Amino acid sequence: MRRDILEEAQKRMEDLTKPPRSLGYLEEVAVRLAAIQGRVKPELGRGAVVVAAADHGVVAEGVSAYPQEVTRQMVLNFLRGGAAINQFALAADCEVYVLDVGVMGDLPDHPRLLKAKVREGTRNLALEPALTREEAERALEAGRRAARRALAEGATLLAAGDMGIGNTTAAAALTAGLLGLPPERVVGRGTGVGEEGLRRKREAVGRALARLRPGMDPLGVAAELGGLELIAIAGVYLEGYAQGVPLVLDGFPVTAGALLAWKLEPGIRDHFFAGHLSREPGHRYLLEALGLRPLLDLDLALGEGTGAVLAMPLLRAAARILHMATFAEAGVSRGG
Ligand SMILES: Cc1cc2ncn([C@H]3O[C@H](COP(=O)(O)O)[C@@H](O)[C@H]3O)c2cc1C
Ligand SMILES: O=C(O)c1cccnc1
Repeated sequence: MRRDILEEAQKRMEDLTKPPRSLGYLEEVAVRLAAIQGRVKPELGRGAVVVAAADHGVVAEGVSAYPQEVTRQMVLNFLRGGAAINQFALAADCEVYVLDVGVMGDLPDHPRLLKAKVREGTRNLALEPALTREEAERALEAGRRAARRALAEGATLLAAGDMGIGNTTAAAALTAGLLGLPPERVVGRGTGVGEEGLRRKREAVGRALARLRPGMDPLGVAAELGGLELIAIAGVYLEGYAQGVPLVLDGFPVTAGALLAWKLEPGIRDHFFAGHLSREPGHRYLLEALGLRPLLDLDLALGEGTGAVLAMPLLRAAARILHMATFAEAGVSRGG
């Protein structure tokens, strides 16, 4: 991010044909996009979303309203274009890539499916470490590779999505583990578990957190808790940051992955844009910790990258603000 361009864009913003601050938060977005792209008049083209998919051993605790096989079935649905993310991506000029980092069962070859299975699901985080450190490192690298592909194929802004039955439990554990919050604050209903399911989720998260030791590094914490797709999401964002593109966050699981990326690379925050605020209660703690304001608040609780992709047209519009005419250029009188 270029500080000199940030200041130059801020100055230009004051000269554009509108009352000061009348475009609200979008002005801040525009200026930050300028600084990220290193030009006072930023432009965003095609987007890409990498939907990282993997299974979770913790489903054995009864923490999801849906059976585990839905993860694989939804990946097939993504590849056929039948999921919410496919439809939103069509509406938002965004390419969808699916990354298998740990789905149970085989998947067919497909041009948009990146095969990087580390193992078939995590171990049950309520009982034992979800992953070894080596597995966590491989998941991170798989995410980086997926982002490299998306960027090589022309993406100018990058989002991540998640698919993994049980992953709101892993995301709650990761959020609590990295932010030092109690399970009650960050455990929510996910796909819609009842009171009993909610209790089992808190219990599972509490047991996993009890294994954490002071001084563990962020990737060590992530290996303990999982999941594979959450760590891959951190990798997607780390690569996007390394390549200098704006990064759009989605809901709770994706933002938990983004939190891990931030713990590994604090500068990445400058590139983050929060697509939306999820209904999942832990999400607000993540956005608060990251210091991010969500662009949308639509009561979404789906994942897949849907909230991130919905925000892409808004980010493009924000970039266009800096292409407006100035008062001098347009011959419009300034106020007092
Ligand atoms: C049909 C279907 C499509 C989805 N797309 C995303 N998720 C979302 O729900 C899951 C997390 O919720 P939990 O922790 O309660 O299992 C993840 O796979 C997430 O991406 C879906 C869930 C279902 C059932
Ligand atoms: O916040 C999300 O993205 C979310 C919420 C519930 C289930 N899956 C994802």
